Amino acid sequence: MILLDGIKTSQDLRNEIAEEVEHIVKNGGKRPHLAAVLVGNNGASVTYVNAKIKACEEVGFKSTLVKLSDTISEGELLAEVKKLNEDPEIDGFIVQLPLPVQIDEKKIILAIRPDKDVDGFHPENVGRMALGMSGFVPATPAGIIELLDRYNIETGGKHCVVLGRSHIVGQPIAMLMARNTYPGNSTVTLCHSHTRNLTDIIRSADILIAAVGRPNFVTADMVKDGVVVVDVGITRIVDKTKKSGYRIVGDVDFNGVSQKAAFITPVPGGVGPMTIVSLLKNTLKAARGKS
Ligand SMILES: Nc1nc(=O)c2c([nH]1)NC[C@@H]1CN(c3ccc(C(=O)N[C@@H](CCC(=O)O)C(=O)O)cc3)C=[N+]21
Repeated sequence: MILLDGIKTSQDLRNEIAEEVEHIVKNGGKRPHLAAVLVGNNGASVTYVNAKIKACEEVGFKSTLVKLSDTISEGELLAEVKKLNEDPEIDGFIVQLPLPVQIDEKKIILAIRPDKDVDGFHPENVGRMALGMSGFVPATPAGIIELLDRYNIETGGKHCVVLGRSHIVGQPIAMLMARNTYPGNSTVTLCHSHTRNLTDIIRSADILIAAVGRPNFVTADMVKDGVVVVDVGITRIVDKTKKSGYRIVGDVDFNGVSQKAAFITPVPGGVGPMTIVSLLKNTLKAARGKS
């Protein structure tokens, strides 16, 4: 079994991005500038946003953290989005999800300027991806594609089974794995809560991408020998022995499944760090787009 090491791969990519930033600055250009909007102080969201801001610093980007109260109205948040849309200093920005119940996420995403939408959530970018046009690809699927690429994982003609049809992971990664390019050209099966004979389908997977948010959902008895496993799950489980008070559990029973897999991502240290570096890549692209 070979580990698909998201920490090492993302570090390599960060070094490449940092080099490129220095090149831009040396030639009189401006440092890419990412803004992140954080509404409320939900534990996981704070952790992820802080990791994004820290990653920006590491590669030499500018960053701005916009912290807002979780009692903010939809109108007030739309006004913040408008400010960032119109701020020439900001190359790209994200609004960390999930948002409080009084806010319609779709309305917020629609309000973001597509050329600053480094999350790739705006319908224009979703449509561009579907049509194979240039645009922003969401960070988690982009990170998975990059990881498969860096490990030279064969994907052409393979059966890729995706578990979960969310708009930010399952649906876009299914689309990308079916594209007529490398990594891609897979025969994709997109599974969800209504799928019948799920175990049989999973057992026929050459590549399995699990994004259902159910800890240890995929067990060793469900996969075939030599499978390539990408675990997108990041469920927090209370663990008093940890300094943080929790540990992170993937959708895949790593101890069992890694006995049969040819390649597998660990959790943590797999898809998560690749997500963050993909956001950096999108921000660099947004900054370049204007020059
Ligand atoms: N607008 C928006 N854009 C997002 O990209 C977005 C979002 N909302 N909402 C939530 C999800 C989740 N997400 C992660 C980012 C990094 C790690 C990550 O770095 N994980 C580490 C562990 C971090 C930890 O300690 O919790 C790892 O897997 O090794 C995980 C998950 C981005 N998301």
